[in-house]
Amino acid sequence: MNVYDQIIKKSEKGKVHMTLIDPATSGFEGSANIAHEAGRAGTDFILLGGSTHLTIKEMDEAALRIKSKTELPVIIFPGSSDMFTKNADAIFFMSLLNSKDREFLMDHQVKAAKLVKTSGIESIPMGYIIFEPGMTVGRVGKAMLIGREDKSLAVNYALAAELLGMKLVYMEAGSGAPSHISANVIKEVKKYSSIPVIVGGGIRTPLSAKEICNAGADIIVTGTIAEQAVDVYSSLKPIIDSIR
Ligand SMILES: CC(C)=CCC/C(C)=C/CC/C(C)=C/CC/C(C)=C/COP(=O)(O)OP(=O)(O)O
Ligand SMILES: O=P(O)(O)OC[C@@H](O)CO
Ligand SMILES: [Mg+2]
Repeated sequence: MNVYDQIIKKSEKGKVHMTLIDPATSGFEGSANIAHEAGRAGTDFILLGGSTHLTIKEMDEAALRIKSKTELPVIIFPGSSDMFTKNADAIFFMSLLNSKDREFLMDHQVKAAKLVKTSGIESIPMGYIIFEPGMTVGRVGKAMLIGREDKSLAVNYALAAELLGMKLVYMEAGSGAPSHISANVIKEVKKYSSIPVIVGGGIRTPLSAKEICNAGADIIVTGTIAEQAVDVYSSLKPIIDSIR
């Protein structure tokens, strides 16, 4: 079964958890270890990427090392057109819909298109939208940040993604954000959206994971908690358990 169908199948049965691993932060060995421990704790998918630029060679190595330690599907979450590897299972072919810079709207996608298509890797079209405070990815991606409680703008962006044919929409507060996006905004988006909604950025407690899922998020992403943990398994397990 392809990766997108696996995501859909899991999201129909319950909430999905994805672990974001950034080799620029965790190193190859650390990345492989996080993948292994996150798998033990019950995560469903590994996202590989970050806002720091990595070469294809580094991405190749990171994906290989991760796949040697886990059977979980590895999905590229690219920060640029170079962040690609054939060693992953799929790529989020994403556009940062609220960027004011065409680089993140369409230029990276144009640069990477032929390589992605000819590699045979599964491509999953995704709309990526960034909310306040946005953190590094908000600055790097030149995002016109959506206000914390701006339900109406959030709904319009999420629906624009869907009507453009994107298969997922990712609502991001920024990695390491002091607080995750608002539950009211998630609820409003879920009233209208027919594609799975991913929420990430600033989720670090079981309580907030639960609040986001109860508001309607289909998929949650955590990165920083595992990156900073001494014991990755023990830091992730309660969060993943709380959404099951
Ligand atoms: C589809 C292709 C080939 C490229 C898309 C390129 C786009 C649209 C990028 C969006 C902007 C961007 C820089 C995204 C990075 C997303 C990401 C992986 C964020 C997570 O990384 P963080 O954890 O925030 O990174 P740091 O920890 O380095 O801040
Ligand atoms: O690092 P955290 O805050 O968990 O955020 C994860 C992800 O949404 C970043 O793209
Ligand atoms: Mg990070």
